[in-house]
Amino acid sequence: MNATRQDDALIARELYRFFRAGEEETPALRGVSLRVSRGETVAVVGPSGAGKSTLLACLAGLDEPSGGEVRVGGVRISHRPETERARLRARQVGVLLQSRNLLPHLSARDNVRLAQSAVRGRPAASAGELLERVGLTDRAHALPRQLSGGELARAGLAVALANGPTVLLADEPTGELDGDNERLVLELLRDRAADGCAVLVVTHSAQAVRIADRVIELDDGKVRDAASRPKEEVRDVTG
Ligand SMILES: Nc1ncnc2c1ncn2[C@@H]1O[C@H](COP(=O)(O)OP(=O)(O)OP(=O)(O)O)[C@@H](O)[C@H]1O
Repeated sequence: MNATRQDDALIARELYRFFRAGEEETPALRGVSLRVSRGETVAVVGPSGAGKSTLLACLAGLDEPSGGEVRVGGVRISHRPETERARLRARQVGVLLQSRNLLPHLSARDNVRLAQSAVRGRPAASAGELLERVGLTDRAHALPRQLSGGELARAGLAVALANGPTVLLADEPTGELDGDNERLVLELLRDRAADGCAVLVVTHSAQAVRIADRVIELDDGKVRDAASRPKEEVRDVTG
């Protein structure tokens, strides 16, 4: 894991994350290493409590690993002050979380515009174009509470894409969606990868595993079998 390949947009080396509560210590990550290349879609699967959300938060620079490092586009995002992590994230990383990433008092369009405000220069796509891409042109002025579950997920994706990220990280992006919305969101993720983005999706969805180029199985804070495997070899991982 030492050489850095040029197309590696996301690298995690030996990530550890311990949570302490009094005397108790929970090891959520125990030496997780991975790489995601530009143009690649990777699904992270594993049982509840395996460490998937913790991993995604560390990769996004939303949480600090207790040990190891994360690099985005060759730049270390871990073990830096929160303001620097936030700056790197705003410029290079799109994050779609289970809790969604929309501010409640802003319309869908203003949420996208806010996410674009951290971008240097002109954003590659306007807020209107991003909302059109996710099929929400008609709902651009709606507040998050006025959107359905499927619309919320799609608006969240437009926000995650607002900065034209080189790395897109999504935690259960299709969790509560019906078949049509799930297909649409997964197609949009695939499109981003086709455009050269590195896409990593934490998921329980068999459909999401199917669209991935590679699957990484987490179990008890570790990658199973030390290396990720082609998805054809992963049996019954989606629960
Ligand atoms: N803030 C926290 N404080 C203490 N323990 C935590 C915290 N966050 C996560 N954990 C613990 O770390 C472990 C990994 O949790 P994590 O949420 O990453 O798992 P997961 O694989 O995403 O699970 P799920 O599929 O249920 O969302 C669990 O044992 C969890 O209880």
